[in-house]
Amino acid sequence: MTLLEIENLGVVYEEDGATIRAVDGVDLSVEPGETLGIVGESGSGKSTIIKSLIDILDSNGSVADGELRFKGDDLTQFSNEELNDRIRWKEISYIPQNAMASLDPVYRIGSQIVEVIQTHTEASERDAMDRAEELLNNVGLDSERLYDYPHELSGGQRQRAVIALALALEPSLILADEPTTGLDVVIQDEILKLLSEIQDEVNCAIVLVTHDMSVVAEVADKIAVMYGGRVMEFGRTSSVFNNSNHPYTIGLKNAFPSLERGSSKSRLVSIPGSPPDLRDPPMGCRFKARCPFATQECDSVEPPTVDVGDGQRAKCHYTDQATEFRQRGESSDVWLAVEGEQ
Ligand SMILES: Nc1ncnc2c1ncn2[C@@H]1O[C@H](COP(=O)(O)OP(=O)(O)OP(=O)(O)O)[C@@H](O)[C@H]1O
Repeated sequence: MTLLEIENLGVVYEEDGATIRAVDGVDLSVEPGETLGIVGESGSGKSTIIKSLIDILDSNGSVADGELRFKGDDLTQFSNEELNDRIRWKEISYIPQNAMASLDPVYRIGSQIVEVIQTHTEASERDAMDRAEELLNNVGLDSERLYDYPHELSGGQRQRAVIALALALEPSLILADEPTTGLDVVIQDEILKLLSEIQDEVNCAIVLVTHDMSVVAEVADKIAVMYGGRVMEFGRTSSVFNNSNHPYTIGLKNAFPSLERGSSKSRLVSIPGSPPDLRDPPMGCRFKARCPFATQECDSVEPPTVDVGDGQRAKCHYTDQATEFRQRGESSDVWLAVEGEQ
């Protein structure tokens, strides 16, 4: 059975009398034990998707449409108590953007893990402590770290402790929001490897949110490319990278040097311009203003989501021209010629 099916998800934030449609018509699925990478620029709605799953949106945010089916149950129908009793930590755990945000500075690491275990299970203090020690060892931390306060750990160690916490109740899904942001490159790599190893051992699925294409390339089985609250492209990692069907995916790849080894590209370039205003999203394609290949049709007609084979899909009018777009999109000049908007 598919572990998670997100169907037509719409999430809004109310701010200063305006409605921000942060996530709009999103369909995604995750199989047991699989890693889904959600990638896209800042503000594209990535964090909002994962926060809506366990209902930890900011208080001005709410799910306006859609279903979030987890093991067959629609999580949008669960009360806060039901989510606490049945879902949070036990089935779905969450690693936030900033490791410090999920560790309480005034409690020792061990006490925090023990508390999670004891709040959600019948385990005795001794058993919970043994389990906490085992968890720390599993994430490569010395047992002595149990008695440390968060500030006594390095950034990488703290992130390991947060991963230990997320694993405490053996969830079937871990939501990881930019788990390596702010860490140096070597530590980032270690943390990504750790996540993959853990996944092999405990066979949990991971939804990993990042703005970094090279991170998803390294760890994800499948990728969803988000732009302006919508999924622009979805599919197996190798297909999305090697057979990109959406101009946004093509442009995003250009910005990540590690993906371009051996490429004949003249130089790396970020896509000029900025994302659409989600208070008043543009008609037609949301990416049109920054797309070198946009036409009048893109201006007025919302693109369909086109199945391009092998489970890969792209939200573009011109998937039949994707081969040409990939070739032309290799040149940074093609991107720099577009003025962008907003
Ligand atoms: N509490 C809030 N109130 C109003 N708008 C919000 C709130 N939280 C997020 N947004 C808006 O919703 C949109 C999606 O934000 P979200 O944080 O999900 O994007 P993201 O892709 O995860 O970006 P980042 O990587 O910067 O976190 C953005 O336009 C953002 O400004």
